[in-house]
Amino acid sequence: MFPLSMICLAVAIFVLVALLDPAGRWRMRHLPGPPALPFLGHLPQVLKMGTPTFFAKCREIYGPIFKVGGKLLNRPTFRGLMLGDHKKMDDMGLVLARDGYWRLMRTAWQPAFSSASLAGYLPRMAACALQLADRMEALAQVAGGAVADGQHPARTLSGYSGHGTASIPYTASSSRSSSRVDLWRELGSMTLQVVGSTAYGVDLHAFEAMDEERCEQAAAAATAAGNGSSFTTNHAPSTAAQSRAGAGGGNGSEMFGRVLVEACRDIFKYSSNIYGSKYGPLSLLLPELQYVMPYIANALPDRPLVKLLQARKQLLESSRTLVNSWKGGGAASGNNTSAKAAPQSAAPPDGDSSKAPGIEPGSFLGLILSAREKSTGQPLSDLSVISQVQTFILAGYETTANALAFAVYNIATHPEVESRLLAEVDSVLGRDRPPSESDLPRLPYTEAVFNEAMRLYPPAHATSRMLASGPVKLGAFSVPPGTPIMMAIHSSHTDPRVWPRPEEFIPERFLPGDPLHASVAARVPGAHAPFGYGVRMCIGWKFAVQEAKVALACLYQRLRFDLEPGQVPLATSVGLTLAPRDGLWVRPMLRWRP
Ligand code: HEM
Repeated sequence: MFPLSMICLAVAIFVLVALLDPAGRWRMRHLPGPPALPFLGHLPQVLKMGTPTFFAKCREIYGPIFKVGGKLLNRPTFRGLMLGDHKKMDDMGLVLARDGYWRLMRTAWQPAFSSASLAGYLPRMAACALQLADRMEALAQVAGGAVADGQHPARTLSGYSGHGTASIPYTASSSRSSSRVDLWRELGSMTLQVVGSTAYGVDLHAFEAMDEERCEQAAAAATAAGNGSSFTTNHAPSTAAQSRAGAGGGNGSEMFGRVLVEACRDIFKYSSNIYGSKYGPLSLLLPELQYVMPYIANALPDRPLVKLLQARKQLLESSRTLVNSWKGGGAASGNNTSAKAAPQSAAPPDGDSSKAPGIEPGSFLGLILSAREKSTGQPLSDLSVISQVQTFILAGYETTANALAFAVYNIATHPEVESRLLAEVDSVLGRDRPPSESDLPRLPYTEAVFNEAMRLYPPAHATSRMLASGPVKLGAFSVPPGTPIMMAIHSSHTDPRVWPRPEEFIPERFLPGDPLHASVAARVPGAHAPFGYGVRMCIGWKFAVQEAKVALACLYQRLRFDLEPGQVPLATSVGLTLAPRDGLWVRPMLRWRP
């Protein structure tokens, strides 16, 4: 028997070696990089300035290739806290799938993003964008907006959305301030509506869900202030929605939408560095405990983790409902209007067989359910199908909403950009015609604005790979196999060695023919990579660009947005995505007298 002191000494040496990671340091000794503290690595810098800024600083000092402490790299934080089905689903969804299974999934997803499919989605995307434009127009009218003679009667958005809750105004105060709106959240509702209708053929009622929640919050605030007694104040929205959905209260499809909308929002919120669980940074600090940390966290969850787990459960159940509804051919979860998918056999609309086949809008599930394991010919497991449903919802929601919010922010702070954008939208679409397929190539400046916004504010600010084999030459450096590699998208988007005037918002740099375009595009292919790079590049990138162009065109055709004071520069937060920290508060202004 070893004496206890020997065992303690052995454990201490093991922990020390694990924490100091001398082998890893030795293998990477030839790479430049900031000195790392023995136990903390670079965590203090990252917590202080945020990962994108920290990487940009490293790039300034050490050049485009640098090493950072292993604790920052490829160490799952919130995902790493999941157990059971949630963990399995994370690993099975297309974003994190690996090897042969990833290839199978990527192939299964592909037809949903073919040109033919995208063309089919266009009217639905336009319908969602017009819904948002209508809402913003109503708000502009509430405040008088650009309508100088004030001839429009005030309307509340909750009344407008048909919920019969018109007694609660859209925001607490009246007159001019009643037109303030967090456009980021509105855009988030729009992108969820788009996912619901294009992928699943379901109206998620995302706008109504948001209005209803605001009403509840306003009522709760009023109750707390002592001037309202009919509302409770102590339940979180998701719990409230959940209990009413379970009790069968309200319209079934609206409740389904609301639960799903809140779940998605909470997943992003409670995975952020600001609102997230303290177990997140702790897992970064102690990656050596990655196998036990999820058990500790789940046994002793803090409030943000409880909220995150609740939201994940809701999303899982909503995804399962969608799958069951599709399998049953019913419309249990909403007004599922889509035809059954005929994914593999759908003929291209113009009969050109060289084009990838398209799928019917709303039939993403049919596509996934028709996928077969190559070796066995078996369909995917239920959990695998549900993972793809969840992945499409999450991947299609916040990234695009953030990118659009950043675009609106930059347009509002650059009048010359706004003028050129409005001129393009007016000349192509006029005042009220939504964009059609043939209009999209005629909106190059609109696309350039979106691209430039994603250059300065890439919603996915970094992506990573694991070097399976090697060594691989990266610039002047040889990198050994097994090394996790991170592509610091934000940092490379602002590298002055690549981008002239990197900090300035100049959409023209994305217009072929412009001198700024030539200086980058010809010299550094792939310099602009908001959707990543290579075989694992974002599968939804064309979907997102189309959706964004349609949204910007539909909004700016009728409106402009004045930024509320105190938002320049815009505060951002980093979690699963780079997002506006406190939303994007604007006043919608009508462009035309109705
Ligand atoms: C502006 C919006 C979006 C941005 C900025 C964005 C960005 C990204 C990035 C950076 C990656 C990682 C790529 C890499 O590692 O090289 C990615 C992957 C992915 N994105 Fe997007 N994305 C957006 C919209 C969408 C949409 C609308 C969908 C629709 C479902 C989607 C689905 C996915 C999926 C499934 C993957 C994983 C692909 C794979 O690993 O094979 N994304 N996205």
